[in-house]
Amino acid sequence: MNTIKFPPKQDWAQILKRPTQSYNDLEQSVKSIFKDIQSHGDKAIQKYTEMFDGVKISNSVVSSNEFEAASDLVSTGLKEAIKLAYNNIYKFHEAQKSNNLAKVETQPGVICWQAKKPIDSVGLYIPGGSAPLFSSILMLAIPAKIAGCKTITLATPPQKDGSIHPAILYTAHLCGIKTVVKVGGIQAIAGFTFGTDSIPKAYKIFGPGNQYVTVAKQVATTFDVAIDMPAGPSELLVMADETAKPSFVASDLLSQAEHGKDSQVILVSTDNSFIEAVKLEIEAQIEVLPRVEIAEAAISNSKFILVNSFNEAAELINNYAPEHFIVATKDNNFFIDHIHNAGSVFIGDFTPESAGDYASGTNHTLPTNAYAKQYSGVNLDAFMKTITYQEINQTGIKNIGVAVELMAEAEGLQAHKNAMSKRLEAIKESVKS
Ligand SMILES: NC(=O)c1ccc[n+]([C@@H]2O[C@H](COP(=O)([O-])OP(=O)(O)OC[C@H]3O[C@@H](n4cnc5c(N)ncnc54)[C@H](O)[C@@H]3O)[C@@H](O)[C@H]2O)c1
Ligand SMILES: N[C@H](CO)Cc1c[nH]c[nH+]1
Ligand SMILES: [Zn+2]
Repeated sequence: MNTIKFPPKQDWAQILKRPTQSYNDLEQSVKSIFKDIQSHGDKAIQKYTEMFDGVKISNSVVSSNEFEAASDLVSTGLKEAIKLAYNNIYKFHEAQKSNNLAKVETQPGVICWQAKKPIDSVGLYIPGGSAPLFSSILMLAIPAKIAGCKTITLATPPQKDGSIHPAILYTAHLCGIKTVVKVGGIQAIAGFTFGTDSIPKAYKIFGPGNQYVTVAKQVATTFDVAIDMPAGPSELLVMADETAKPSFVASDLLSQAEHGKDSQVILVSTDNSFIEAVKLEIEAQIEVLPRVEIAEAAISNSKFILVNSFNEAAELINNYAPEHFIVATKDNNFFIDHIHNAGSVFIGDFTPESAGDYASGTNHTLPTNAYAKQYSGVNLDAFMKTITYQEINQTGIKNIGVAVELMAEAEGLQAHKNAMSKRLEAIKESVKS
């Protein structure tokens, strides 16, 4: 756990490199699995489920009996916790309904407006390789339902005995999801991409996952499918100074380190003794974690960076573009103003990142691997398309007709011009008669 002093810019890419395999590393193997599933559907999916999840499954669709049995296996306390989270996530996403869709009369007689329509068929991927992330169902199914998506299919990897973790089935049922398939990884994303006998084709695929899932989603976009964003191995950057509490910061860093060996956590600070205090706390706290081995591997990918000023910190953080950004300093507003590349921001000593992972209301499906530079996390709009409308009357044609004719002619597109000229002539004729 060495501390790096604010490095020169030319070293940032190397120092801040994510420990995951890249698109190029996995592209060929992912594409060959896609090809097989495109040709052989469920049969090929079964083969890859056996290969990667070590279980043979002949019918991957979860039955109503399985849904019912799962509910009895979830404790009342956990059900109540999931309902609390459900309500907060519902409240936050419902508030995202946009009412800024007024009709605009751009010129007299020319009316333009927009309306949002749900995406008909969506595929939701719920990770289940190393932990059953039932919280991700709330993050995806709630906005999909609010948006009004008709076909919502959930895919998640089976456990070794071929079952799905009861909390996943309970949460799916709570969210009103009827179709759950026991398929994970690349094979699930390929199933959504092409559609099979048991998996409806999705127009857009959502959800986090490991590096295989993330690259598979990127490959899916080379077919006719959209994705939310690349949401791969979890990452967290904490900016803290001497006013923060080392034990809190260490617990936050470990909370994301325990996700996977390819997770990455970073501490940036203006205070070297604070960094040392956090390191001691990490050593003490990591020992007793059940996932100590995973967390240790992730911590070994992680960085402690000493900067001279908040300005240096802001420049470095915007360059790294973390999935999650916690700020605990004497001037958090400086960072709220200056950080423009981050998936989700957590402010102050009492806003742990786990709050957003589960229950505060914000969405935890967020861009990783510096994609926060160009992508947003999942929100209500991600499940909708915006259609534009226009209606023009004869006054409107008179107002914009000649401009359209001139522009069409200048582009050399005579048929475009004709479509307008015919209307203008008809208006002239009707005035004459
Ligand atoms: N960015 C986000 O918003 C976000 C949110 C939640 C979780 N996450 C991340 O999601 C990830 C979940 O990963 P996970 O592994 O636990 O579950 P997962 O469901 O994403 O992946 C498990 C699947 O990977 C496939 N797989 C495993 N090894 C393979 C191999 N060698 N070749 C091909 N396929 C293989 C298997 O089919 C398996 O079912 C973690 O990295 C976590 O950090 C990210
Ligand atoms: N931190 C993850 C997003 O990177 C989300 C999650 C789910 N469960 C726990 N955490
Ligand atoms: Zn998490």
